[in-house]
Amino acid sequence: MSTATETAETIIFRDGQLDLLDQTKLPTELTRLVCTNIEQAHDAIRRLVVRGAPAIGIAAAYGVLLQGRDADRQAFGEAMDYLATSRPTAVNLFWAMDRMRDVMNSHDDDGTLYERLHREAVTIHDEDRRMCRSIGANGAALIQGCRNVLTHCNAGGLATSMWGTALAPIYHMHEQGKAPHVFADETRPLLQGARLTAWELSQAGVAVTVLTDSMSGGLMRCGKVDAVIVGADRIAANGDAANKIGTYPLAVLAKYHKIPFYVAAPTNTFDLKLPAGDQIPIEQRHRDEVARPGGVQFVPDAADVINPAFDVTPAELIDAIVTEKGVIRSPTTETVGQHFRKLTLPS
Ligand SMILES: CSC[C@@H](O)[C@@H](O)C(=O)COP(=O)(O)O
Repeated sequence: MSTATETAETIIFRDGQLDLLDQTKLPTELTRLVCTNIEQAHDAIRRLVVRGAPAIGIAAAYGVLLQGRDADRQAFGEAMDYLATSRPTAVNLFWAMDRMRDVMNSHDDDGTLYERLHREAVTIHDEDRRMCRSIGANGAALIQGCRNVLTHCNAGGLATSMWGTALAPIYHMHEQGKAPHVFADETRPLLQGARLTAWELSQAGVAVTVLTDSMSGGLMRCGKVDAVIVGADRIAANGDAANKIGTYPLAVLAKYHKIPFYVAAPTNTFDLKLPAGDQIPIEQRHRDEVARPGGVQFVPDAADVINPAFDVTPAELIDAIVTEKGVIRSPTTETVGQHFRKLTLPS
């Protein structure tokens, strides 16, 4: 049973159960979904009960533990493989499964396997909280002085364990009583901006205005947007960034209107094995999300529908990528490489 303060917590793992805030029900219902086996955890990720790249990784890490205390290496390994099939684009999912697998393989003592995996999942969760704070501070320096910031989808607390990535600088500034006003794109077809970003910002007392995705160009032309900041699901080695469908046209519009366009993402969202964004796998979702939103038919059955969940914004349209370790200005293969080389140098 959750306490009142836990009701809106994105992910809780307790008593061997994965307890998720059901994001498919927001903003009208604040309900939780409890997963007790890996099939339920897989389904919750696939259906977007829990969503957003970092939150998917954390939920999957805990999801592995649903195999139970007595599971052996083979069963845990199968859980990792299975959970990794839940969604294809957010690299944080595969990163989290790799971390769990490394811990599993690092020791021969099967008697402590569950405890070691549990510790690693908790560490992944804790690191995510620290990441949010650091991205908040690093990103706030970029949007100081902005009166209106536009964001797309939800890259806030609901997508992570705490402040999110794109919304972290807003929350950081809000703590100092200086948050800008936020324009939240509704984000067709699943409305993460209208349902989730607007919900969590208004809960926190940050002023937010929802617009349909097609309104952002007009707003920019009227001088109403000082900066755009979005999250990412996977960033290639050259800085190309996959994020919620509709991010790329926003970046093109921002470039045309000379408005800075920022991506905020932790270092574990980079996939340095991929040289460029055209190699990022893009999730294709069911036609009904577009054709029958909320079960109401919008599109004739005879018409084809496309429903890619993400698009890729080329690095040349991105002014800076904000990570928990610092800011990569004008991302390219060279500047991204430098950022990561600095991180691996002994201090
Ligand atoms: C910090 S979350 C970053 C991204 O995962 C987010 O912007 C996004 O596109 C989420 O898509 P979703 O399909 O809702 O999981």
